[in-house]
Amino acid sequence: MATAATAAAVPAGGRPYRYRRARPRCGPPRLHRLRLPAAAAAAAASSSPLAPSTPAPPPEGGGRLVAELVGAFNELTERMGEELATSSSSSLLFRALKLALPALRDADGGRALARALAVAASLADLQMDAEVISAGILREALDAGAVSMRDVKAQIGISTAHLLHESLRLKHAPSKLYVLDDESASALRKFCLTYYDIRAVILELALKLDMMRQLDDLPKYLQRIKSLEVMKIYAPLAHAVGAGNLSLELEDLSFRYLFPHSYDHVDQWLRSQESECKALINLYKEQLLQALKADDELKRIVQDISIQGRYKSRFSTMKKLVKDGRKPEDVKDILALRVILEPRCDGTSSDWGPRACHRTHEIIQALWKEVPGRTKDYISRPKENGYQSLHVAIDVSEPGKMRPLMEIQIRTKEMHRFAVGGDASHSLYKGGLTDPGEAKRLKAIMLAAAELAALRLRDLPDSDRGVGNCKNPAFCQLDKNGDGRISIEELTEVMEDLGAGGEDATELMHLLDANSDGSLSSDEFESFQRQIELMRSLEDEDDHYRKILKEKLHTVDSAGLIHVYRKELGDKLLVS
Ligand SMILES: Nc1nc2c(ncn2[C@@H]2O[C@H](COP(=O)(O)OP(=O)(O)OP(=O)(O)O)[C@@H](O)[C@H]2O)c(=O)[nH]1
Ligand SMILES: Nc1ncnc2c1ncn2[C@@H]1O[C@H](COP(=O)(O)OP(=O)(O)OP(=O)(O)O)[C@@H](O)[C@H]1O
Ligand SMILES: [Ca+2]
Ligand SMILES: [Ca+2]
Repeated sequence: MATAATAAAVPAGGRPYRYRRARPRCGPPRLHRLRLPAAAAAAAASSSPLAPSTPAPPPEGGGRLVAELVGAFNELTERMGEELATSSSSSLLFRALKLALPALRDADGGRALARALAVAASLADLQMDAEVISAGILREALDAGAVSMRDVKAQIGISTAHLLHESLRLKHAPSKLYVLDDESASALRKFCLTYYDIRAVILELALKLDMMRQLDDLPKYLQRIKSLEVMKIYAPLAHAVGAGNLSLELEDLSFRYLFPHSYDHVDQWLRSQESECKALINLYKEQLLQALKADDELKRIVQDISIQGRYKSRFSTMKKLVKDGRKPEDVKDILALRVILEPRCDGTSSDWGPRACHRTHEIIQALWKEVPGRTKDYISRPKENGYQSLHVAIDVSEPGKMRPLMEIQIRTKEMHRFAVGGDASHSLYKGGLTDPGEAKRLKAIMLAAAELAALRLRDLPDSDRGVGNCKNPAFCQLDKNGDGRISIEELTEVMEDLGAGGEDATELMHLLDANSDGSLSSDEFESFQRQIELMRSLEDEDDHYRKILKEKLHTVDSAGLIHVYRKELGDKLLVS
């Protein structure tokens, strides 16, 4: 591949992770591209908020390795959030990146590294700890034979090595024989959850998501086998462990490869109205929030109100359409809102929760057109499994503009907690688990594993020079002796770890050391980071414009019709 390897992957529920390889080691240098940020910054210096204060050209050669390391590190720690990115976690992540980057950057035309970082981003978005994220980065390097388990143990630590060991065992668990039969698939899912470290299961799920995003590269028969495996084993597993968004994306991707024609119909229908419906969801959400907050009765009995919105996934829509042959206009939850109310705790009356929900229902009735006969009050009459919520369907069509219905679920925070994690949990509802005890047990194991990891990665007051002092985690990783400056020795060490020579370190120092005092202050390092960010944002913009242009230049048939699906097809797809 002659140009920079650029991988964009949309992690479940998160923004896309984009790994950009600065410059391939072989092939023609991309000078015009490398110069672009500085030139663009100079041209737009007065107007663009992206313009860096120092429009120096970005570093070449070995310096690019450090830029890649710092760029990837910053992106991942940002995704993890402050609470998870303690200094021990940051240090672990930094070591994993330092080991993986040189091992992977030339593998598979740069794509191996892009994959490793996309997996790491998915795990960070799922709020996994640094051990799991590091294992995610290194798994690709292990598979490629570029690092050994011994390297991982010595340089990263025993816990990450253990996770990798478990994930490798898991990788070999399924076989075609299991997947083709629903009972075996169900047994295998249980086996995975019982016998393997649950964090390794989540790592495996992130790896599967990445594999599914790259499926176009495989021959057709392999695409189908892998998709079937994902549909029967991994997507329900993701539901079962509560990784909801990840499971939806896994389902949609496997649906696309297993039933391309059906997928096209659903996709076209949903896509044709997607941006309008999503805008509508946001608008309704805002309107409703304002109306609820302004209501005197709610003010008296409720202390917090939140509203979530969602547009239905491809596979979930398809299942409904084929389940009982209903028409698209009868699927009542293509657009959806969920109101979660927290009653005041000083309430003397125990029915403030239900009252708040019913009051919310009245406010919705006053605002919009409720579809008669579609309301379900599981608050007055809870479902057998204890699920409580009030569901209404709203007609959001306008004269001359038919739209799918909008479902609004109304519940208290406590009811919501039960719907997510209790006996009526979503993992049971959708994850193919039948035993409430099992869902609770899984949750307990997962929490215990996460707690243990948090304990291991907790920063002791006197360790690592203290978390509070480190305003710039990437700088602190490079400033090994903690004297507040990056010396040439410190820079050389990291560059050698990355596979570059000492002369590259001198060159980079020369480029970044604005006051020529022979070391880098945090200010000098920050302007280097701003350059890295600028390069990344320019490519994001390019991607954004490319998508808009692609859509504008290829007009899609907006009247895509859903055909009637056979019931058997729907039944076959339902997870046992
Ligand atoms: N967590 C959880 N969610 C539930 C449960 N039952 C229903 N829901 C949620 O409520 C939605 C609507 O449920 P109902 O109002 O009972 O509608 P339905 O009869 O299933 O009809 P359709 O949604 O049209 O298939 C579901 O799509 C879920 O989002 C449950 O037992 N547990
Ligand atoms: N009304 C809603 N408002 C906001 N989020 C919702 C709403 N209904 C479902 N969700 C969430 O959307 C995600 C996908 O749910 P999806 O629509 O596929 O299934 P479901 O509504 O739970 O079940 P079903 O397939 O029976 O409709 C889940 O995380 C679910 O909790
Ligand atoms: Ca130093
Ligand atoms: Ca200096």
